[in-house]
Amino acid sequence: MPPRVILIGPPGAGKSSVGKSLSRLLKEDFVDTDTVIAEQEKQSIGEIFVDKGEPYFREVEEQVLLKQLVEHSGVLSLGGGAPLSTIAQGAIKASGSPVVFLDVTLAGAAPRVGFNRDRPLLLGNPRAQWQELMNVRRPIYESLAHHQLMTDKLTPNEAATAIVTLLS
Ligand SMILES: Nc1ncnc2c1ncn2[C@@H]1O[C@H](COP(=O)(O)OP(=O)(O)OP(=O)(O)O)[C@@H](O)[C@H]1O
Ligand SMILES: O=C(O)C1=C[C@@H](O)[C@@H](O)[C@H](O)C1
Ligand SMILES: [Mg+2]
Repeated sequence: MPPRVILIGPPGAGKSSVGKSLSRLLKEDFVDTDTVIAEQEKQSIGEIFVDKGEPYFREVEEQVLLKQLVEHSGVLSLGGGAPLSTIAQGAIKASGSPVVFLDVTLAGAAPRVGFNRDRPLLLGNPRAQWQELMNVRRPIYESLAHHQLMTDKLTPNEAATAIVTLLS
């Protein structure tokens, strides 16, 4: 069975934290593709980027996503870049699962991301990197989404509650 709901969005949108809250509200299991990758590879996401490089990470990420789309029937939160490949986009659409784009501004994401955590893509000038990622990705997130939720002023629990309403 495909996921009950898929959460997408940029780093700091709250996919992992909102996803956990949402799974409790919906009484569904929760899976985060980043967590599956780290467990499977026995390394943190940051370590995988350093040791094996981003192309390797993206290959593993795509395989994990394709598997979860057919095996996981609960709440599925994706890594920020997981929905970007053509194959990923096709598989997400084919799953028929409702997709929620958790939106956030740079000002909203900055304090959440802290720009000092395990986010290898934001090394260097994290604010500029984040904005650059978002400029490229926003059209893709929007094209996949059945629902879009601006999370700047919402706690993870408020965002989860709003998603329950959007899905009903
Ligand atoms: N709506 C929110 N309000 C306040 N803090 C939040 C909110 N959503 C998430 N946070 C906090 O921001 C941090 C980042 O959130 P989270 O890890 O859920 O983002 P993410 O979208 O999964 O990012 P990534 O793409 O890097 O996995 C966490 O410490 C979390 O507690
Ligand atoms: O936005 C991204 O491309 C990423 C987000 C994180 O969830 C991780 O999947 C990784 O740090 C890459
Ligand atoms: Mg996450």
